[in-house]
Amino acid sequence: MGNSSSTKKNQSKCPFINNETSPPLSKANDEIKLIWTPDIKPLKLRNYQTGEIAEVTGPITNKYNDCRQHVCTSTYMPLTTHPHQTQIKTENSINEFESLDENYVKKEAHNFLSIYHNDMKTSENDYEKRLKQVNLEIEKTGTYIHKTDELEYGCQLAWRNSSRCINRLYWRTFKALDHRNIRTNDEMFKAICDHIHFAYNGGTLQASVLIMNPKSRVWSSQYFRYACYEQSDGSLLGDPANLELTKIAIQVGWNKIEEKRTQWDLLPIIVQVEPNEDPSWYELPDDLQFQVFLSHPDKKYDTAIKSLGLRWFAQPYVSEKAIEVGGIFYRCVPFSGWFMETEIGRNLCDIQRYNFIPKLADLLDMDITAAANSQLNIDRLYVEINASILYSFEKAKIAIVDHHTAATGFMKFMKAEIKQRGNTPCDWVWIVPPISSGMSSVFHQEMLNYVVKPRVVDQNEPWLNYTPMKKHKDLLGIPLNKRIRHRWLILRAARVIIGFALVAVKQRISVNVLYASSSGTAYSYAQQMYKQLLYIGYNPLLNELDSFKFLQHNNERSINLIITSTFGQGNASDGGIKLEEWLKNPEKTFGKNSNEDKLISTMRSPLMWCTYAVCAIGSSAYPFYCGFGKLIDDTFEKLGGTRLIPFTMCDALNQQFKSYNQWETIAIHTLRSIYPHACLRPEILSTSSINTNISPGQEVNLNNSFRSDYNSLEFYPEKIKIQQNQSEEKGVFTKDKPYIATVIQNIELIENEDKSSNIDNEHSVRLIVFDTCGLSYLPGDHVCILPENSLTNINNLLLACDWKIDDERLDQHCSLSSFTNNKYNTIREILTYYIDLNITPKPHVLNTISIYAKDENEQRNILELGIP
Ligand SMILES: Cc1cc2nc3c(=O)[nH]c(=O)nc-3n(C[C@H](O)[C@H](O)[C@H](O)COP(=O)(O)O)c2cc1C
Repeated sequence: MGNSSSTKKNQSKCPFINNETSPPLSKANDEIKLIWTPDIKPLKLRNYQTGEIAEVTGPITNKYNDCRQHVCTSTYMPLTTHPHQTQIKTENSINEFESLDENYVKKEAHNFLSIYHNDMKTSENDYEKRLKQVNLEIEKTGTYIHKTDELEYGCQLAWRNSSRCINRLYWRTFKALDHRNIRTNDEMFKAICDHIHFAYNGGTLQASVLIMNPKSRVWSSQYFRYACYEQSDGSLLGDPANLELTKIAIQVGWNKIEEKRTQWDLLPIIVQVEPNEDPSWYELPDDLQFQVFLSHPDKKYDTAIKSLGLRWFAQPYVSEKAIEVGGIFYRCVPFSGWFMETEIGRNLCDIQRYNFIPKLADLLDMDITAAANSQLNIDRLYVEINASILYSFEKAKIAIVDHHTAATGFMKFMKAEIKQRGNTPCDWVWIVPPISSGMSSVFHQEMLNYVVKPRVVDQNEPWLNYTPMKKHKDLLGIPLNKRIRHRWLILRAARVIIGFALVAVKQRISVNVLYASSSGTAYSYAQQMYKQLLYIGYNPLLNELDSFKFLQHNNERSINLIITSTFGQGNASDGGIKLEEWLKNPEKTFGKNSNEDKLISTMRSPLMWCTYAVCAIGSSAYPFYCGFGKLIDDTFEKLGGTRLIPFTMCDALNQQFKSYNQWETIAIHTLRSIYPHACLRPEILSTSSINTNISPGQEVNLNNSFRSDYNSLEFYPEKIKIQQNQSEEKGVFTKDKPYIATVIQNIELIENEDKSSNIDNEHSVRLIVFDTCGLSYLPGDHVCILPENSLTNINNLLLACDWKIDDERLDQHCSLSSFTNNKYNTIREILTYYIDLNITPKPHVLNTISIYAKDENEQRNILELGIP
């Protein structure tokens, strides 16, 4: 902020500030109310397509919330854009229990009634009578009741004034279903079903609003919403826009059993008739679940779209907004219209929503990586999905509008509005369609955004006032003191589990993912590789090539996966220029100052420590195709490096992403067979015992679990006596009566194994020697290894969790034993045989554990275990 000339220039453009009278800038002036007053000269809005200039005048309002004195906030959209983003409401949104000032209600009532009287051409006599009646009612009760006709017209005006809607040409056709007398949740749901029936109208679609008790709320943001579930691997199933709503639905009692969940599960409709009533949820009957399954006139797209099962609802029903008419806020006014195809296109394709483009590209074998952006494949697929929406709705005989027709209709509406009312509020950012914007007439039209009443308003989520979490906890029936104890136990268990986790995490194999990239393609592949490695349990480190210390390396073996593009005339891309210099002049690089002998030995194999694989990203359109990648691969070998897998080139002109994916698969497969991630290196084994001196109520500091002396668990000592040889007696041994052998040796073979062998990539390689006491065996007899967690680990966990019933038989229906298909029936059995306490924790497990951390540092430490 400041009074620079540029600020002044912008300021003079803003129609909401009276420049002549504008006092000098100061902090206090930031508070100036922005007023569109008649003394402002009419403003000219230009259409850059037709060259037309419309002279507009404004409505009078003293509240314009989305504009500040020095900042144009026209692209600021305070709405939920991502499930993880907190919803911010504008000043324009209302609070559930906001009490309205009597004077405000009276003033707004007068404004509205005067509009109604003018537009409906009621007689002066009727108008005067109605004004008197309303005044009296407000003085007596603080509020007043609209007549149905008034309310319907108020809702029509709210649509007419909603600056983000492109489809307002039809505002006069908006029908109101007046159900303000509803008194129960059941009645609400019945009215909703009737509304759908009325508005669907056999596919012709009637724009309409269902008006219920102003204190009621529909908790569902729309009648039709697809659920979204968080899965155990951290991914989302369903429409991410409804993650929170799905959680709320589950909290109020709706659920879908895990095996039956799909990405297209219809959420129930949740309604609450009064703020102090419990909400109820209802599933829509099948005959009201109008959905359109997408198809495409072109066979190629048709097959792909159908195989993805793309679909959407026939009609939008927005139930989260409020409508203000004449000073009264109607909070329960679900309204319906018809779709413009781009709305559905966005729901299916937005990256933060269903994000179907990559899946469609995959099925159609189209490259949509950054390298192929010049082929516009993303745009092509986006258009085809939009075409398929229009085609499918037309086939199903359900009304829909395409964005060009809607834009033309909007221009007609805007023209009529300027003629009739001087102007109409328009939010350009929302009006302009998200597809082929420049081809749309609205793109070229200047617009002004402001507030006119009656209006559609945002409101707070209904569950915020209801506090379902509190209710949910009460339902669990856990008294407060017990809840505190539960928390304490969870913390203790988390501490022990983190102990296990830490040991496993520390032992993950580190893999360097090194990249050089000028415009981001190689970098995005490197990120993909990084995520893959992290997920399967390695410790990947993502860095630019030039930041890696090839020269000052300590000669410890290191694995380096190099993904690099080529730039200029076969040169290195950004982030690889220093390395290129070194590799082109190895003599200069590797030790001019050293004495001759040392130089020779260093020169022979200075990269002896380095296991590497190179994936070169480039374009065969250039003469030095993948030149930099080749340079690295050749020179590394000459300098003594060990090539992990063959050098690969990925051509931007020929399915680059496929070549890359192949290289990635081979690299990971080879890595996993040579360096199985689950291996535990003997040198970091520790033998001290775990500290479990924690008493109930004691503060548990999760940081303790990061102390090295804490991780004192037994992991594969060289000799483990799993069980004493109980089979002293000789005789015939069978499956039911096995001979239980003593393990006399158990050694990780990592260092010695043959790297070229095709080892099962999920397991470590061990030498296990059994004492069979000269037991004789015949062909067909076999050895069976039944892995167990160590007794110390199990006991420590039982102690930390305060599980005293470890040997008691669990109820058959108890989730823990049914989890094991009732194979194991005590907690001790489950901890001994079923759950692997030494497994490398996946990032989502660490995320879950981190929730229990008490301060930010602890939380970060836990999360960092998953994300180096
Ligand atoms: C100015 C320019 C020069 C390029 N020179 C080469 C080249 O010599 N050899 C090659 O294989 N590719 C060359 N390319 C293609 C890029 O390597 C290719 O587009 C790659 O996908 C870019 O990856 P990046 O986004 O990671 O930098 C060049 C591209 C540009 C724009």
